[in-house]
Amino acid sequence: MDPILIKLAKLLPRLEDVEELLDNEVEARYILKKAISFMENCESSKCVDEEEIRYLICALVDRNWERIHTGHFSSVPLNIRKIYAIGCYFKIFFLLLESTDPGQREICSGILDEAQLLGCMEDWSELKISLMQYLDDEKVGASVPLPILMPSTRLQSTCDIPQMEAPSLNEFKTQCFTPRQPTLLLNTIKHWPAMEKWLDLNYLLQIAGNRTVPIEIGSNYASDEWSQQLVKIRDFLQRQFGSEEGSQEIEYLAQHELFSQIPALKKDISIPDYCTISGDDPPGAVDIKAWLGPAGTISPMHYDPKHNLLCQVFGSKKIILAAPEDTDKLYPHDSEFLGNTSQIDAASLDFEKYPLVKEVKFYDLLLQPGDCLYMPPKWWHYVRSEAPSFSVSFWWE
Ligand SMILES: O=C(O)CCC(=O)C(=O)O
Ligand SMILES: [Fe+2]
Repeated sequence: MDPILIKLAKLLPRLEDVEELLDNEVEARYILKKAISFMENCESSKCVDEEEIRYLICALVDRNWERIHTGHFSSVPLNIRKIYAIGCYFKIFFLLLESTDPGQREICSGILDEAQLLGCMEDWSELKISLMQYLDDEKVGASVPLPILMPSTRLQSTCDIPQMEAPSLNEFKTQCFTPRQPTLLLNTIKHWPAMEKWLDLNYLLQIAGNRTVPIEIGSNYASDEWSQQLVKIRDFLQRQFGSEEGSQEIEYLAQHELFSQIPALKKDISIPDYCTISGDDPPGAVDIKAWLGPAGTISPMHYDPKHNLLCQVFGSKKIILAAPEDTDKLYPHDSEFLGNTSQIDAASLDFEKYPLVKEVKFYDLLLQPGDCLYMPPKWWHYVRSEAPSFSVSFWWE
C-alpha cells in the first residue's frame, strides 16, 4: 500500500468516534465495524473478507444516498448525512487500494465532492483536506479550448440608487450600512487577481475542471421546469461557454460555496473590509458564494436575511431592487421554501394579476465588472445576467 495512503488511513474514523451515530443503525454498525477493522489491519495482513466489505460499503453509501434524497434536504437527519459521508470515505479508500492511477483518483475526487455536498463532514475535516490534496493534483485540459473573455469597457446605464467610488470603511458605515441604504460601490474589487485570471476560462477549467458542483438547470428557480444536478465543472464549462454555447438549456452554478471546496480559487479574491462592519460583536463568519453562468440566468425577485456585497468579476447583471417595506405588495409565494421569493416577474410586470405591484417603488441598476452592490438584509432583488458572468457574494450579519 502507498505510504501516503497508510498515513491517510490513520485519519479514518474509528468505531468509538462513530458509536453515537449508530444507535439505531444496525446495518451501518455491522458494515462500518468490519470496514474499520479491515483498514486498521490492512497494512499487516491481507484480509480475506476484502471483496465482501468493499461490496457492503458501496451498499451502505447507496442506501444512505437514497435516504438523503427522500423528502426535502433540510429535513434529512444529520446522522444519516454523517453515515453517508463516512461510507464515502471508506469507499474512496477501497478504490485507492485497487489503484491510484489518475482515472481512479478522479473518480475518488468526485465521490469526495458528493460526500461534501450531500453528507456532513465537519467532524473529519483533517481527513477531508488531506484527501483532497492527495486526489487533486491533476490538471485538466479542454478537448477544445474554452474562450478567453475580453475585459469589457464600462457602459453608461441608469442607476436608481446612490453610487460611491470605493468608499472608506467609515463612509460605508455611515452612508450605507447604518442607514441600510443599498449602494453601488464602483471599482471596489479591481485589485482582485480574479479580475484578470478568470477571464481565461481555461484557467478555471485547469484548477477546478475535475470537481463536482451543484448546477441549477432552467433559467428560474421558482419555475416548474427548474431542477438541480451534480456535475463536473469541466462539463458545465464546455456546455455553457464552449463551442456549443447557446444551443443548450441554461445552467447556473449558483449560490455555491465554491471557495471552501476549492481553496486555490480563494487566493484570487479577498473578503472586502466592509464585511468587518457588523451589527454583531464579534462579527460572525462571512458566507462566500459563487455565481457563474452564461447570459440569461435569472434569479427571480427574492430577499435574503443577511447583509450582502454582490461583487462582479466579469459580465454584467441587470438588477431590480425593492425595499422590505413593500414586501406585502410583492406577492411572496405561500410555500415555506419559497416564502422569500415573489411570484411577480420583475422584468415584465403584470398589474392585472398583481395589482398592488403598481404601488411598489423599484430601483434599476446595472452591475458591471469591478463593482459591487451593497444590499442590506431583506431588500428584494431580481438579477439577470446580460453576458457570461461570474459574481461572488459575501453575506454577513
Ligand atoms: O446573481 C444572482 O443571480 C443572484 C445573487 C443573489 O441573489 C445574492 O447574492 O443574494
Ligand atoms: Fe439573493
